[in-house]
Amino acid sequence: MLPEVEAWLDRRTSRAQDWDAGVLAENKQGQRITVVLPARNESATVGTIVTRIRTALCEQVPLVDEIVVIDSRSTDNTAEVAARAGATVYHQDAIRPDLPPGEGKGEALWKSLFVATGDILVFVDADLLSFTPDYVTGLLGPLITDPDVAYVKACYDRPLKGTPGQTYNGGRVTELVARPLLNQYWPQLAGFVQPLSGEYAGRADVLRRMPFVSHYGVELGLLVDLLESEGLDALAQVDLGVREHTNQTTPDLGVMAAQIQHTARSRLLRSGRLVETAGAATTLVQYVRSEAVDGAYVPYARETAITERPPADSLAEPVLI
Ligand SMILES: O=c1ccn([C@@H]2O[C@H](COP(=O)(O)OP(=O)(O)O)[C@@H](O)[C@H]2O)c(=O)[nH]1
Ligand SMILES: O=C(O)[C@@H](COP(=O)(O)O)O[C@H]1O[C@H](CO)[C@@H](O)[C@H](O)[C@H]1O
Repeated sequence: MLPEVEAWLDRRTSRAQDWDAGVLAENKQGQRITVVLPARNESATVGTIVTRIRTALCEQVPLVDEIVVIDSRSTDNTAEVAARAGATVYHQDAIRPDLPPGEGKGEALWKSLFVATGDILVFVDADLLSFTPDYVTGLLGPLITDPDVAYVKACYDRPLKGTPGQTYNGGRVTELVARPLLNQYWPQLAGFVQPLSGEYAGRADVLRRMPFVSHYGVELGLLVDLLESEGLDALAQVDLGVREHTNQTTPDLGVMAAQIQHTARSRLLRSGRLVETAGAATTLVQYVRSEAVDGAYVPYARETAITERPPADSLAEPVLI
């Protein structure tokens, strides 16, 4: 590990229990705080998460000023459940309809930049099964107390749903794709225990200067780009203990892995560290065994291309007529 990363680990790693919501509320010095939940078909969990944030961190302690749910083309009643729990809900495609629509989680997060009013934004996945308000408090701690910190990632044990105590079987794409890639090409980021964690917080003015990769490339893209633009010492991580969420299937994570690989490739090409004689294919062929008598394997193709939204600040506000 690079010596600067060892020093960073010591200086920029804290724990959720190091931060008290009441003390942070007293010290936020007028900074507005918005919690943003990107949600696609999360009606089973989004209401509980929003209710816990609202009750503990809006009503009991005035730390969070706004809870925003970005309904990311849900086909269930996510929006209704989130609104009933007290969130302000926006439909992803209803934000900046003057722009061509974008895709995936990265689009939902980028669109939140146009509606969230906070000076600090906290992003929380809406499929969490283990959410507690100290997830938010922990992420806010370094940002409220240290002006030199611009972005904070969660870290935690990640047991697959239903396997409590099996600390390391979750975070499959992290362990098999993202961590190896980051150690190979961005070793300054090797100190992040969970580089793909879906819980993170940042200063809105910094995030509005960043491009957002579509789909599941958004977390790796932000981490690499923030390292480049803000420097390692502006980044931090907070240990939130354990995180359980609704896990995707392994084939679906194959698509995510490809999107993350495309994201890393885009950054290597952009920086001139990678020169290609031919581009990378974006079609991922996967297989299922046929249910027919012969039980032969049947291929099916998944698209894994990523796109990228420009920094929100680079777009002129729409002309309201
Ligand atoms: O197109 C999408 C895909 C995902 N999500 C949300 O992003 C979060 C993380 O997505 P997911 O749970 O699918 O990823 P995983 O945690 O399994 O890697 C969840 O709140 C999803 O509802 C979203 O808003 N739009
Ligand atoms: O870290 C990972 O490997 C993936 C999948 O986690 P699991 O294997 O289902 O625990 O989950 C994360 O990655 C996504 C891509 O960055 C994020 O969007 C998710 O929020 C995060 O859960």
